[in-house]
Amino acid sequence: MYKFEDDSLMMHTDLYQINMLKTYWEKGIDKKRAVFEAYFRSNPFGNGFAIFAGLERIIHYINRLTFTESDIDYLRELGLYPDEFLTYLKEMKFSCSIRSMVEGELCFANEPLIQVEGPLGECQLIETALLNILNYQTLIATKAARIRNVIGEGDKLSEFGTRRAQEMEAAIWGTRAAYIGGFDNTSNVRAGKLFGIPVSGTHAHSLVQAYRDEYEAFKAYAETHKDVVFLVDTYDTLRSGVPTAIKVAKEMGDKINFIGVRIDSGDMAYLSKKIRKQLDEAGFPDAHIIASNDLDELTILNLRMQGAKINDWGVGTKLITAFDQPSLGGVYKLVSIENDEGEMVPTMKVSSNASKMSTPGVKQVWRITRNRDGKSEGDYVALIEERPDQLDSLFMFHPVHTYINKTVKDYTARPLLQDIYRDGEQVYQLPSLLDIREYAEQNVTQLWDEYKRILNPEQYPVDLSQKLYDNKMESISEIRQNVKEKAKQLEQEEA
Ligand SMILES: Nc1ncnc2c1ncn2[C@@H]1O[C@H](COP(=O)(O)OP(=O)(O)OP(=O)(O)O)[C@@H](O)[C@H]1O
Ligand SMILES: O=P(O)(O)OC[C@H]1O[C@H](OP(=O)(O)OP(=O)(O)O)[C@H](O)[C@@H]1O
Ligand SMILES: O=C(O)c1cccnc1
Repeated sequence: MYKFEDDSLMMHTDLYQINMLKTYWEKGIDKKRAVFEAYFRSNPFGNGFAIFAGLERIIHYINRLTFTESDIDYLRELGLYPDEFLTYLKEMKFSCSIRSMVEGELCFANEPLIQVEGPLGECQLIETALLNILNYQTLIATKAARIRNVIGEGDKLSEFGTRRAQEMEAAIWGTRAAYIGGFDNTSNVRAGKLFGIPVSGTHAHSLVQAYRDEYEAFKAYAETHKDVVFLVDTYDTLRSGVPTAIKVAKEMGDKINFIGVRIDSGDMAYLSKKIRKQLDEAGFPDAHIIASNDLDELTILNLRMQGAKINDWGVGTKLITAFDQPSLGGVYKLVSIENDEGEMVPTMKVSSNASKMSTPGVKQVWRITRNRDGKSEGDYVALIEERPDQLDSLFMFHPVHTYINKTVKDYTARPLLQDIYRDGEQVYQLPSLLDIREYAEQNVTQLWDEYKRILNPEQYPVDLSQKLYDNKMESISEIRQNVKEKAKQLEQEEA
């Protein structure tokens, strides 16, 4: 099927990364020390926070990061690179240090999520895959958290998205991210097998159509399963679907565990209320009503508002494709580079668009919480050597509107970027998926409600330390001054 053997993820990168590496190598700066940081510029879906996901997959990727024979054969065939460079690639061994937030951590716009430090060439090479993974998984975990948020704790949330996902890998890792964000189970059996996510399933309209008769179909299904949910909307939900389900449930009695019915079309508020009445009157007050059909957090909220009697929710397309915002927009920027004297110097990208301006310097993100009740005060992004955890009071100010500020006392400062790799060696032990999911849930609980509402939430403070802020301002004026001088020089050369 493939032109070359698919035995590595090394080529899962943009050509320009390899092109830059060639420049760095030929010019002898590939081993210069560099630090890159990944972050996104605005919280997805207008949400008040995002849930970080993707680290496990990133570790999986990094641990297999070598150019295989087939990678080299392919690159040779491209005819872009000399043999010496290909030999250099073949011998390359990942030696960077990586600090990262852990999965299930709440994260916000404009704070580093992952930091990669090491030889410039290596740091550069992994940009594409890192962003590919974290952008998608963080997006889906966040979408899932929004859906969980409107549903609350009681109802079951099932992930149904595989058939509509952007191909197979997205279905699998999206399902895992959805589980982290608060879904209870998935219809995807492979995700169950690989990650231990609970699986669940009802049946489709085709089962009813195959028997061409609802009674025959339900009966057959009930005779071949213990736990039973009937899909009741193939012909006429209220006049035939539900009455037939009730009839079969009564006939089968204790032989089955009649979980309930699923509806997949029509006015689900109206139908669910009527169905609830039918089930209750038939003596099945505990039978659940499960709804699916293009659901998302807004439809669910609306159905709730209408008093819909739905207990469980199946959500597919709009979750797995992040329907209303298909990309997180995370970026990976160089923040520090070794100069000719061997010192690390901060670097930034200046832009006329303020939101595209990166913050120079190697950072740590500190989550500041009040000791009184454990509630969050905001995040404090500081230079890596700063220790806000050792101060008695912390001055926090808005990174743009600096007159918005506060002094926090009696607080705990928790560093969010943890050591994952040191000089190429993995030092972080992956937690279980269930622990990650519980960690995310606990983090969401600790957040003020104002940041949690799904519409127009308050902006969670992500502040810069005074040093970081001053460095940024200094870098901006230095760069501006440099540009001015260079422009003048160019003008003079032309004249
Ligand atoms: N009471 C309701 N209030 C708001 N939205 C609803 C309500 N009932 C259903 N919906 C939503 O309205 C949309 C209806 O979509 P659509 O017209 O495709 O479905 P349908 O005609 O009922 O069924 P089918 O999928 O078989 O075409 C779905 O997104 C569904 O979740
Ligand atoms: O609507 P989603 O959130 O994506 O959930 C998954 C959908 O997949 C199934 O439908 P099916 O593939 O039979 O399509 P249909 O219901 O749209 O006809 C199921 O009945 C849900 O409607
Ligand atoms: O189990 C279900 O009901 C299911 C699974 C996938 C997609 N739609 C429905």
